[in-house]
Amino acid sequence: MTNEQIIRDVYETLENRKNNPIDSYTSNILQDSNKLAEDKILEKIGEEAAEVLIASKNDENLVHESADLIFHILLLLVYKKISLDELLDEFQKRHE
Ligand SMILES: N=c1c2ncn([C@@H]3O[C@H](COP(=O)(O)OP(=O)(O)OP(=O)(O)O)[C@@H](O)[C@H]3O)c2ncn1[C@@H]1O[C@H](COP(=O)(O)O)[C@@H](O)[C@H]1O
Repeated sequence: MTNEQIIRDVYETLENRKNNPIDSYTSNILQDSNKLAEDKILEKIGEEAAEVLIASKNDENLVHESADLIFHILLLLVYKKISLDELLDEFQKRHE
């Protein structure tokens, strides 16, 4: 799989975890009801954003922490039913 395909593949895996739950971190969060899933994901985004700041300041683990943050944003998009193409289209528009 190329680097370009990986984000799409992860996004599709997360959609699959939502629609066909298994016993996993992402499935368990996505199955929560009453907006608990959204709150949990948002909390993780806040934590991971803070970890990115610390990683940058310390020049340590920035790639790892950036991946954690981006991953949790993808999880939020899946939860909110916002397609990956919608996000990519937004980048495309800004790049023209
Ligand atoms: N990319 C990720 C990914 N990044 C982070 N995480 C999880 O997010 C959780 C919370 O992160 P934390 O920072 O709190 O975790 P931590 O244990 O403190 O560790 P650090 O990462 O900070 O060192 C951890 O359990 C991580 O494993 C991820 N879990 C899943 N994925 C992708 O999602 C797919 C589906 O995942 P599962 O449903 O778990 O199979 C996987 O195939 C992966 O492609």
